[in-house]
Amino acid sequence: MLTLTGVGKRYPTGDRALTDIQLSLPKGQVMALIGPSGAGKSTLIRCVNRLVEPTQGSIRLEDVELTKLSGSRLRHARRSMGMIFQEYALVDRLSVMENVLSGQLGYVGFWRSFLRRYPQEAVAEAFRLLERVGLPHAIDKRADALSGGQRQRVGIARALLQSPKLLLVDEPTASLDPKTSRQIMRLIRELCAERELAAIINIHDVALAQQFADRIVGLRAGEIVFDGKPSDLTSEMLTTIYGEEDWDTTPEPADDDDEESSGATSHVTSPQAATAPHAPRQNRLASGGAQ
Ligand SMILES: Nc1ncnc2c1ncn2[C@@H]1O[C@H](COP(=O)(O)OP(=O)(O)OP(=O)(O)O)[C@@H](O)[C@H]1O
Repeated sequence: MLTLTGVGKRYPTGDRALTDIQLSLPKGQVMALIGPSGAGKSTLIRCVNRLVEPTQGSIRLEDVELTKLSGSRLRHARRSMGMIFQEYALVDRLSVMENVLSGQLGYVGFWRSFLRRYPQEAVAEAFRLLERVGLPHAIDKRADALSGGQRQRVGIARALLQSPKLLLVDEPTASLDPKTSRQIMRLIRELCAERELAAIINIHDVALAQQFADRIVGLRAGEIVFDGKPSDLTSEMLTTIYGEEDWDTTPEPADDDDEESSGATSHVTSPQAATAPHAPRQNRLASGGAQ
């Protein structure tokens, strides 16, 4: 479905962000992309939708070579890639329905969407999608009146309205609480299964990646150093990806009555409990032109 062959990226500054990336994603597969800050995760996702120009290699979506496209053919190809962002990228003053319908922008043309005249079938599909993502009651609300989790659901419905073949998802849970994060990851996973959609999810939370992805790819310094099942992501592999750390231990909760125990002892947890840093960051998928 999506095939990257020998993809490399060197920024004009001289930074080499990706080296010889080989990746093949079948229909319906949910792939989590993990790795430390600066490993190249955003660059990889942005190379696929061509917000960043790869400097080497080939990226094929079905039978289309994405690296060769420009102008209207590139715009057309981008419609088949739905994007979901950490900061949701909604228009605050517009309603939920209008935000979802903006997913049609690539189809209906600027003036028609500017005048907010969307085809009847797009409106009907937007209703169906809002029902599916659990927001049928919020259609007329302004986007800025929603919680983070609800905003992300709108973002998901908007991405699906363009009937994509592939979802590119940038830190979808970075601004959400743990329960809402799980609900959003579960929703993305279910929707991918229902629609045979492939997804690449850039995510810092290793435990969430393990629970909800079919496959995990670990990047380190621009190279793939792990590509396997979530259950194969051992402590040793986490060290390969992130560097040396005691992944199997967590501090015993501090006991106020017993000073000696605080910080001095630890208990063993499963590698699944290991969670890498989880900090919100600027939404760079949404911004700017190709670099
Ligand atoms: N616009 C740019 N110009 C020059 N170098 C860049 C640019 N964007 C990223 N880089 C460099 O490319 C490398 C990979 O960065 P990238 O943002 O893709 O990593 P990341 O894994 O997404 O990091 P994070 O998890 O912190 O978002 C880093 O060395 C970074 O400094």
